Amino acid sequence: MRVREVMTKCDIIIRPLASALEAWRILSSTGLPGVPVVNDQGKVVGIVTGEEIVNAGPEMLSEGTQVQAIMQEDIYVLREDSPVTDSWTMPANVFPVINSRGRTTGIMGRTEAAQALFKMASSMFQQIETIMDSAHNGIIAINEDGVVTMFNQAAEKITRRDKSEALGRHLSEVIIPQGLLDILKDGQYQSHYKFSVEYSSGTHTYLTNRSPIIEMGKVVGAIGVFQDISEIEFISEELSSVKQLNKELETIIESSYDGILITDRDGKIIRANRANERITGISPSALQEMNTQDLVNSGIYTKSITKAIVEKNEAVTVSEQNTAHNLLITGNPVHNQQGEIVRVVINIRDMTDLNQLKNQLEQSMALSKRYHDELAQLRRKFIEQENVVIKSTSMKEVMEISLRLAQVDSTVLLLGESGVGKEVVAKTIHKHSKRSSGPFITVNCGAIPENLLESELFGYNKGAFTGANREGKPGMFELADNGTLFLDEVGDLPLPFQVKLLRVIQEKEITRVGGVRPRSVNVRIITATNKQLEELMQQGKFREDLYFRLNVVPIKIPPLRERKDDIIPLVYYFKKHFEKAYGISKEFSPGVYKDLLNHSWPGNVREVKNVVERLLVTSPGEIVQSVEIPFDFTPQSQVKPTEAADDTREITVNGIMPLKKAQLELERQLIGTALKELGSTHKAAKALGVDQSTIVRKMNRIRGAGLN
Ligand SMILES: Nc1ncnc2c1ncn2[C@@H]1O[C@H](COP(=O)(O)OP(=O)(O)OP(=O)(O)O)[C@@H](O)[C@H]1O
Repeated sequence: MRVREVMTKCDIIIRPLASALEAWRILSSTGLPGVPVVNDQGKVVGIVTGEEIVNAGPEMLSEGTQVQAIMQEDIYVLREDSPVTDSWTMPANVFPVINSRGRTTGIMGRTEAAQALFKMASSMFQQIETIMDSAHNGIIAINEDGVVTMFNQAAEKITRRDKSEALGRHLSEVIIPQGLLDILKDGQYQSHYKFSVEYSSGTHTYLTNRSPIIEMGKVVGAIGVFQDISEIEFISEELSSVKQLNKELETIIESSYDGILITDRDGKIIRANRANERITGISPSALQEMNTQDLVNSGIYTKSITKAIVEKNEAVTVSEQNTAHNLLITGNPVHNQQGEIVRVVINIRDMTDLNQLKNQLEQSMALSKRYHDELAQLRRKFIEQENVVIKSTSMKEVMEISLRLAQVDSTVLLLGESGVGKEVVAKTIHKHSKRSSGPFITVNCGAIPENLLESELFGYNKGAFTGANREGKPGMFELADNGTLFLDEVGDLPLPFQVKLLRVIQEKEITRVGGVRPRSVNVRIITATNKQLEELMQQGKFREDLYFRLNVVPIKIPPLRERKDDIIPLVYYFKKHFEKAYGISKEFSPGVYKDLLNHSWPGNVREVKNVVERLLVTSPGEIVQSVEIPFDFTPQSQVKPTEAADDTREITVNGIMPLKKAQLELERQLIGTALKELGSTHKAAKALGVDQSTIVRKMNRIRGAGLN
């Protein structure tokens, strides 16, 4: 603000020689604060104000006192264009004002100056407040007592407090962060300080600059300018995750074994990964200077896939065969929000390597299958050398799984009709297991009387019961230690013993009868049954817990009628076996083989074995004819193997005949029945209470009498 805007304009002056009374008159008539005293040369030489008039007193005025006698000579003259503030430091109350030419143009009193300055300050304050309110940043100022003196609109918005509530209150009542109060204490400027405030609506992050207000070297307040950067923080996090994503995408594209090209809708290549170089021989940087049409022109591809995609506005797949590569090219359009194609992403898969790999894989698989088959064949041959015939597919499968199970100690349950070869399989598992050097103990559970089961299986101590061996005896479990215990006919075990068996299997220790000390045993258990254990369980004859403990890995051995491929090899095998055993050699006629093959073999392999033995030992000639197949053996006869011999069968005589013939007939029937039911001449002999040679002799006699 310039003096000219504040001064009272007037051209009234007074000469030094004029009377003081004149000066008084001017002052009182104009109300001016003073009259400049100007000499004849137009220079301001003094000033007369009300104060000089009063000091002069009425006498001086009446006595014709001149102005120069009372005027203030130490004056401060202001120029019109000087700032009003210039007057502030000058020790005078009234100032004559001159223009640029030195002519007096007015007068300015200190009061006017003060009023003008106040007005100026007010307007400036107003302006500052407007500026502060229009600032995006929050501004809070406090005085030295921590009382809020300034609080702009942005601060209102950020802190959610009204200016009227904030002004005049202590800062601690207005906002949560109190950092501004620290500035009062240490007087240090704090720049770019970041802090977060938890609101119920979420966390907000602020950035602030805090500075002390210093007057005369003393901290008289502090001002904080702060900004809510939560959004910026969020955006910057977003930005960094976008950057990260971009980097990941870049890595994915670069690490792809397939060539990837990204073009614009005109086919201009925008991005190409390294894999393209392997396929096209052109570096990614060179590709980025090209158009897909250039690749067609240079003969790398036969057509521009970008063009095809843009035309069809959908994904396109083509296969290309260039000189060295068999390629599968898939392109996908990328649309903008208006649905226009803006990019095309092309994936180029080199099928050459894949096809090669596929061929190699097929070859390896074929090779591996061959090795697998050879291995299985070798294994089977190995087992066959151990006098086990395996010809049918189902039996091969049984042996395969048995050999695999031999490698582990799992409990195995062998299921199958009587005579199918359950014990043979159990022995095979044992022989091929790591326990093969240990014992293989077979226990026919059905053949041991109930009262002896415990002592037979767990052993007994001396004096355990009447009739017990004096030294005591180890049971089958102890005997099978470090080996395999084969529990045949496990379904025949009485219920009370099943509990004891389960405990022993679980705890792996036995206590002898009459003993107190448990002994640990390391035994692999293989069980077998020709009964339906599930049915026995339902009837309450077999414990469920024992069933599940034994049935860890069940193996079903099919009956011979379901694996007819095994019949003839078994016949050969047993023929050879008995020829060697009896020192004989005979031929079977083709009819015999035919009959043997067509028989349903209810007694399974055991029956084959017995029939072959009978044929060899009972046929008189060198060649066994079909008619010579002994006794009641006829193809397809369905004799149940479990039918036991009945001692109570009565002998009935229906007429009179020669005693010898009747005796022969009786022997024919008895031996025939015994052979049919028991299977071998040895067993028949035992059942009939004679030697096996007697049976063979009698069979020859019966045949000789034409009674067979
Ligand atoms: N695959 C085979 N090769 C050679 N001999 C076999 C074969 N299968 C079974 N045998 C013979 O048949 C007879 C009966 O076999 P095994 O005792 O193993 O049958 P099983 O099913 O245990 O009979 P059971 O139910 O009566 O106990 C045995 O003499 C055995 O050597």
